[in-house]
Amino acid sequence: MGESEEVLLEKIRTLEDENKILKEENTESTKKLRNLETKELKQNVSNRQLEGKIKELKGEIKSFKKTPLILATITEVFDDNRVGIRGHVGHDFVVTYPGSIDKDKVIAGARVSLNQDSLAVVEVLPSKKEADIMAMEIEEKPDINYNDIGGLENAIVEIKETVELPIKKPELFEEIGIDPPKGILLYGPPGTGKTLLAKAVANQTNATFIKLVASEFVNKFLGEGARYVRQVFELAKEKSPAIIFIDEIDAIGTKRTHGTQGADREVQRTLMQLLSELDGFESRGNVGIIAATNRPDILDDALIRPGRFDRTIEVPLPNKNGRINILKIHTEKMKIDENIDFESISELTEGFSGADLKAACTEAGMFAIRNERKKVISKDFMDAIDKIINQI
Ligand SMILES: Nc1ncnc2c1ncn2[C@@H]1O[C@H](COP(=O)(O)OP(=O)(O)OP(=O)(O)O)[C@@H](O)[C@H]1O
Repeated sequence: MGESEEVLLEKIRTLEDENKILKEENTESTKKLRNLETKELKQNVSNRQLEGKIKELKGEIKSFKKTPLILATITEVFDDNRVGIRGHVGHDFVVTYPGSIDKDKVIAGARVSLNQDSLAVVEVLPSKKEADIMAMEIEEKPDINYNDIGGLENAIVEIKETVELPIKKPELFEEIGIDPPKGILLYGPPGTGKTLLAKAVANQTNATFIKLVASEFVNKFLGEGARYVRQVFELAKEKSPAIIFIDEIDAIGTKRTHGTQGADREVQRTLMQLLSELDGFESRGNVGIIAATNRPDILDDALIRPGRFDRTIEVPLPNKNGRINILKIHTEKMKIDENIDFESISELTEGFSGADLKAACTEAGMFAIRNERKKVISKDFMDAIDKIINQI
């Protein structure tokens, strides 16, 4: 090989090396570029997310800044999407409402919100009565019979005489010339069957069962408890025969303390309304009133005076036989081993209420399922009782 050839080859090698370095640099740059692109992409996404969030927050701020809407009641409905309304200030106006509002809801008496500037209707609000009624439980002829109640033989006899009979045969009382008791007070520990008894009476008299929990409506309708009581009595008359069941009556009927104020005064007003409804009530009519409490000792005397809740019926914890009956009622539809001895289960469950016994039956069933058995055995009941005792 000549010298010039040698030089040329050397040059080629150098160029090849340089080319290699450039290629590596190129790859490195492309990598860097891609990284930058990805970063930018990510930045764009997060920018867009931030923009969305800003928009959302701006919307919220706008809604906070919105002038409050005016509350009014529709007094008349006219053509062309117009209604007469009355606001709380007392003036009557004719205003318009948008076509998007369901015309069926635009009726006299409906409550609406209005735009402050144009006074146009913004929306039809749910009616107060509807909202109130949602706070009570109404059941047409409940599906509970006396057979579903265990261990309350005395209470059943008494409630049949005092609530069922006056609704079914008012003439008996008329003939003899006596007024049946107006209101019945069931008292006893929680979960002993007070609600069940009231439901069974409603079933026997084909009545509508209306349940209200006094403590709930005191909290929910602060300032309106009295109006609510009046409405419930009206509703009961409308739906009669009916049974009004007032649970936890102690929430509005505790002994009066002197110098009551604020919330207490409101509770007082609710109680006074209830007393006046009771006083104006026809005891031979077809509405029965049953109240329940776990604390008869703290009740106001005004409530248990003759002509009001003047008949008290004790609903005690079940005794041994009562517990056996209740266990049989709640296991009736369960698949249980024929060797199960209710007598010994009853002995082990002294102090249990009907509700506790029902819970024990359900728990026993759960133990059987957990152990992949098709039948509930004695051990399941023992485990269930242990569990309930630990919870009580
Ligand atoms: N004597 C009973 N016989 C059969 N089941 C009962 C009995 N007592 C309670 N139970 C069961 O417990 C559940 C709750 O009972 P219920 O609501 O009648 O008790 P309550 O005395 O009204 O309680 P509270 O004082 O807490 O309102 C019932 O639905 C029923 O399954």
